[in-house]
This record gives sequence, structure tokens and C-alpha cells, in this order.
Amino acid sequence: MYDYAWVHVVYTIPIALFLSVVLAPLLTRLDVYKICFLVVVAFSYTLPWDSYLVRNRIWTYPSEAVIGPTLFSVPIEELFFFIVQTYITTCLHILLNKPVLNAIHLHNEHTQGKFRVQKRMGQVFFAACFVVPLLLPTDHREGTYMKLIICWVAPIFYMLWTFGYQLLLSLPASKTLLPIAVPTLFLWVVDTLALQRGTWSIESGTKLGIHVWPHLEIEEAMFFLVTNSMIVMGSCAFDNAAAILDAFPSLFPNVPGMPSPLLMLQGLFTSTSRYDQDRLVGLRNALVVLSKKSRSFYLASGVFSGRLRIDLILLYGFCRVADDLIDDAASAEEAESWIAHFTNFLDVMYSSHRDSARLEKALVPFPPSAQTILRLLPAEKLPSQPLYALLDGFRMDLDFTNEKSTGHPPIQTENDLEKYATCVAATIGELCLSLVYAHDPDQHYPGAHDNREECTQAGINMGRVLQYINIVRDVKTDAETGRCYIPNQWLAKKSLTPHEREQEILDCRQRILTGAFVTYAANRDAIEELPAYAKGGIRVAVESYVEIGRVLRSRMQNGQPLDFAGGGKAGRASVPKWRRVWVGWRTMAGKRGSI
Ligand SMILES: CC(C)=CCC/C(C)=C/CC/C(C)=C/CC/C(C)=C/[C@@H]1[C@@H](COP(=O)(O)OP(=O)(O)O)[C@]1(C)CC/C=C(\C)CC/C=C(\C)CCC=C(C)C
Repeated sequence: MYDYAWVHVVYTIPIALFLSVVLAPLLTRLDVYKICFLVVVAFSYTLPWDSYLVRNRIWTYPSEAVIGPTLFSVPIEELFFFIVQTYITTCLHILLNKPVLNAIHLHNEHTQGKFRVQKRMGQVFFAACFVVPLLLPTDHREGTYMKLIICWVAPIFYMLWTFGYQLLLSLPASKTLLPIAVPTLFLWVVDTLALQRGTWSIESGTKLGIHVWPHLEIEEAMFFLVTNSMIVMGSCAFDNAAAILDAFPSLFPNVPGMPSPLLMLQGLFTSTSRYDQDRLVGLRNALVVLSKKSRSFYLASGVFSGRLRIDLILLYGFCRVADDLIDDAASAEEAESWIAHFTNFLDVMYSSHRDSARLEKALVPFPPSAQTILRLLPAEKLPSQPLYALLDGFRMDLDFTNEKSTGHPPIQTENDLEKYATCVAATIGELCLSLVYAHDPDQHYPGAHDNREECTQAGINMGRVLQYINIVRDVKTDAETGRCYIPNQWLAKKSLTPHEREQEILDCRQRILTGAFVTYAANRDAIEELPAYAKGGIRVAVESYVEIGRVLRSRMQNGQPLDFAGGGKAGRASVPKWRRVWVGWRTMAGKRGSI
């Protein structure tokens, strides 16, 4: 009785609910738009075909297995299947692709011809899939269902391949084949059980009679494989369109939070020869820098989307390139010259008569890979003052090199520490928030940015918090490079035994960390006042770093050593990957860690 409904109650609905719970905190508006779009398209395309199958008795349902209501002869349970299968497969695809920045998988085919060849090969294959079954003799009734499946999907495959081949060819199998394979296998098992129980059946004259395994007809296996492939290819084509719109502001200056299908088609029909290859290379390089240098911000970048995500990665790239070139300089003179090059670069970027010749000249001193990143700095959305202040912060670091000659540690007082943290990190908070406000899709609503000033001040304070945590974490590795950010005034001048000195340093670390948590507690609520589209991401960026502080605090409380390798760089406390992912997810779900 009502066997088909039970298939949903027992198998499909629990999986759909599970995926909804896992994905809900990470969903963006664009994800919701995509799910709805694909469900509507899949439903509309499958209904007439399914109705044809049922009316021609290729597919039948015993009357006692279904509840009764139908649409164009298709039982309501079957209609629900179109929706729930599309929902499950799309959710899985979205989940697995959260860490992916699709824009870096776009290619200008002028420079990479192999994609053009592969695109054509795919198109020929799918066109053949459509034509060949039509040419086969019509008296072979046993092949009817298989033919109907292939002819039904081939034109859609052709179109989706044409729209999404770049992503389909570039993404790893875990992002494309896995979201096809997992639901397909699952549905094969469900289908086997349903065919076994007689919940639905394929009429004997219209099937080939081949079984993948007992009770699973090859047509059924094929049906679930191709429908899941269509869903994943559809999802990739959608992502491809969004990636094109996001990646090239010069081609698409204004992209709304939810672009219309027409605008997306415009993106898909843009010739790849118009893709800005320099931008793609620079973006790829910036992402490599981010993934190698900061596991916290790399994780956090995955929960931002669209142009904000791209610009945050580019900003990180700029900051990291600057920090590394200045930090790794062989001498104080070389470091000074890098600061001068960066100052000149900013002067050109922010000059009222910026032209590409001047920009190229300003970039000459930098290594080629750094040049690709620097030229993409989204200066028009960033105030210049924090960027110059960041360079001032790096200049303060140089004073550690001069310390040997002056005998005067640069961080003397708590004020010096605050000034340093303001330069290198409060600035970053301000810059990140400038991007958040610049890209806000809701900025045109009245009052949307009324509390911008308060939020920016909180962001500035939060930047300092992260820097204090960074300092507490890196005391040992900084000491190895001759740097000590603990205010010199806090340290006893008399000589101490190594054990006493160690205890003194531990007390100082505790003092900085306690101060950091006080400021964190006072400012974290401001995150909830940020534009809706970005507050989850900002929460994750902040929380995943503050979690390092929590690990340090708990180790201090338990008398455990602070300078250990928790999966990170040797000598530095870090948060294990599983804990970072858990913190990220929990934070997106609105839960925050302890104060
Ligand atoms: C998600 C994403 C890609 C974010 C990018 C954030 C960004 C642009 C960071 C710049 C990092 C950087 C290299 C700066 C140079 C100076 C420096 C070293 C600062 C320290 C950062 C640590 O980065 P690092 O690469 O060393 O990371 P690891 O420790 O190796 O993992 C700092 C600690 C500063 C970081 C400060 C911020 C990100 C600002 C935080 C404030 C906000 C996001 C605003 C919060 C808003 C409210 C309303 C409270």
C-alpha cells in the first residue's frame, strides 16, 4: 500500500533533510537561486517525457502502489521524485564545490587552444548520441526505452556541455564526478528495492533485458546516471555563468546579487577570447599564495562569494606579497627599498592620472608572479590611507634590525604595541570592510549603511585583536628572527634564571591574550550589523583566527606548552583542520565560540 510514497519517506526525504541541515548555514542567495532554477527546469523538461512513457505503458505503476493524484498521467510521487532528486544532487554539488573559486578555472582559448578542441569533441559526441539512435531500425522494440532515454538527454547534454565545458574539464573529479556517482549509486539501490517490490516496473517488450545487478535493469541504471549527470552539468553551467560575470568587471561592470537568466546567458555567450588572461593568471597566483600562507583565511575565503571573495583574495595577495618581500629581505637596506617600491606603487595606483605605462613602470622592480597579483589590487574600492599605514607597520618591523646598533627594542610600551597592531592589522579590518560595503548588493536600500562608521571602528579593533593573537602565538618563532613584540617595559630588567624568564614571557603572553579577548568581546556583536551577504563570512574569518587564541588560552590554563605543531608550521600553535572546518560551519550557523 502506498509503496511509492514510502520510498520517499524512507529514502529520499531523510537524505534531502540531512543535506539541508548541513548546507543551510553555507547557502548563499545565489545557491538558493540555482537550486530553484534547476528544480524548475528539471521538472519542466522531465514531465512531458515521463508522461509519454507512462501513457505508452513503457513504465507502469500498480494502482495500489501510488496514492492516486496525477498530472498528465504522472503520479504525484513521481513528480516529487523529479524535485527531490534534483534537490539532493544539486545540494551535494554545491557542498563539494564550496571551497572552489570557479573563476580560476576559466581560460582564454586564444592562449589555451586545447579547450577548443575538447569542446568540439564533446559537442560531436553528444550530437551523435542524439542522431544515431534515430537512425537505428524502428522494429527493435526492446531498445525503445533506452533509445528514448538517450534521445531525451543528448540535446540537453550538448547544451550544458557547451555552457560548462571549461569547469567540467578543469575541476577535479571530486567536484564533478563524485556528486554524480554518489546519488546515482544511492538511487540504483533505491530503484533495485522498488523494482523488486513492484513499486514501479518497465514493461517487458520495451527493455533490453540486461541487468546491472539482480533486479536493476540497465535502462533504470542509465536513467539515474544521465539525470544526475544533467543536474551536475546544469549546476556547473550555472557556476560557469556566475564565474564569468564575477571575474571580469571590465566586461560586466554591474552584476546584481542574483543575476537574471538573460545576463547569465550573456556571460555564457561571451567569447572566451575576451577573457582577461592577465586577470585570470593574477587571481590564480593570489589564490595559491592564500592557500599556502594562511589556512585560516583560506578556509574563510570559501564562505564568501562573488566579487567580494575575489577582491578579498586579491587584497590578501597584496598584503602577503608585501609582508614577505620586506620580511625576507637580506638586509635592512633591501627591505627599505621594497618599502619604497610599494610606496611608489601605491602612489601610482592612487594618483589622479593613473595610466598603464606608469603602472607597468612601478611594477618593474617586483618579481613576475608578484606583479600579476599587485596589478589587480582593487584600489578603486579601497581607501589608500590604511595601505600606506600597513607599510608604516612593516617599517616598524625594520627597527628590529636596527635594534642591534641602537640597543633599543622598538616595542617599548603598550602604546607601541597598539600602534604596531594598528598599522599591520587594524588597517586590514578597515580594508576588508571597505570591500564588504563596496560590493553590498543591498546598498541601495535606504539606511543600508547607516551604521557603517561604528562597524568600521569595530572592524579596526578586531584587526588589532587578531594581531595580538598572532603575536602571542608567534613569540617563539619571532624570537628566532630577533623580534619581540612584548613591550620591553613589561620585562624585568634584572637578570632572571631561564625558568623565571620563561614564566615571565608566559605571563606577558597571557596578558596580551586576555586584553585581546576583552576587545574581541566588546566588538564581535558589530559583525551582526554588517551587510547580510557578508556577515557570515566575516564571522568565519574572525572566529577561525580567534580559535587559535582559544587553543592558546586553554593550553595556558592547562599548563601545556604553547609552542607546538598542531598540524601547522613547526613551533606555532594552530587549530587542526577538522576543528577549523567545524568552527567555520558552526560559525556560519550563527554559533560563536567562548569569550
Ligand atoms: C577571507 C579572506 C581571504 C580574508 C583576507 C584578509 C586579509 C586581507 C588578510 C591580510 C593578511 C596579511 C598578510 C596582512 C599583512 C600583515 C599581517 C601579517 C597581519 C596579520 C594577519 C595574519 O595573516 P597571516 O597570513 O600571517 O595568517 P596566518 O597567521 O599565517 O594564518 C593578521 C593577524 C591581521 C589579520 C587581520 C584581519 C583579517 C582583520 C580582521 C577584521 C575583520 C575581518 C573585520 C571584522 C569586522 C567587525 C565588524 C568586527
